[in-house]
Amino acid sequence: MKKIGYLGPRGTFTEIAAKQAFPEDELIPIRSIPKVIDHAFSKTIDYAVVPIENAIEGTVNVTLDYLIHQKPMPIVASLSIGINQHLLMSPSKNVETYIPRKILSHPQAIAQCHRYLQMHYPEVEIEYADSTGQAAAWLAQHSNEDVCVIANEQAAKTYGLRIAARDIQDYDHNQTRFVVLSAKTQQPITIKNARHLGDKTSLMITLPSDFTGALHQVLSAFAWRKLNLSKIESRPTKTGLGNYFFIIEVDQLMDDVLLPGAIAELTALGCHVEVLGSYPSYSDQSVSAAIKQ
Ligand SMILES: O=C(O)C(=O)C[C@]1(C(=O)O)C=C[C@@H](O)C=C1
Repeated sequence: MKKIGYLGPRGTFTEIAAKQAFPEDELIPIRSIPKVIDHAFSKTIDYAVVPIENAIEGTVNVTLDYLIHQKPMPIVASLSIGINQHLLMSPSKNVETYIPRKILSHPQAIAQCHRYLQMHYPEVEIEYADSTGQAAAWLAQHSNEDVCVIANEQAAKTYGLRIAARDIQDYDHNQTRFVVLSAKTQQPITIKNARHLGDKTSLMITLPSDFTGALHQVLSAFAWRKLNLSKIESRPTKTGLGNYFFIIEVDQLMDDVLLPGAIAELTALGCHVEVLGSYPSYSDQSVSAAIKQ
């Protein structure tokens, strides 16, 4: 049985993703994203599961930055799951009349429900927690406090909280993509019971200096080889204002010819290229649901 670290405590969205990816292994909740990554890096766990990107809010910067700048490790799979946020309250409060003094949740969850909160609770104080599960666990232990939390249905069940309002995220098709990381193996993992969307190779590319047409040249190394890109994003190098590198996702696994050729061409241009992982990409959506679309 493998040891799987995930952003805990029980009842987080990351737990749902970790359970789907590793239904038969030992799941270990860890309090923060950097700590999950630290455990994988020091090999006290076999795999880490952490969120990397949300359909409404974009990149989970803490994951990407910590992975790149502090503890580099290969991505061995990615899994997207549907995200439904609910407003949870203590069962002792009256759903019809209760107005909390404060709403507590993870910053991504708060941001995903921004419009709802503005419309229904414009005056209520917002406070951030390390995860939606942690917010729910706190409320369960402080049921007399005048607080509601935003979390998922599993958290409501785990911590005995009442769902005051369902599906309060601002957009229906809310999804978060999680990555599976390992310092022990680069071998991609297969996730059964999930839909295989395709394969990806993620690259981190630092340009030599700010010269005219640099990004164009980088992109053309992929374009003329007909390597399809599904994402390009710039992130600060943290070495000074205006210094950026690019994260590029190519829609295929590392091969023997095309991707090594593109990387060699970029290196010859003076770029620094690192492979962040070459891995299968999955979605929790069932195959039959996908066919119906
Ligand atoms: O707080 C949780 O439940 C998490 O698993 C973290 C997280 C995130 O960081 O994006 C995961 C999915 C949702 O987008 C909201 C929060």
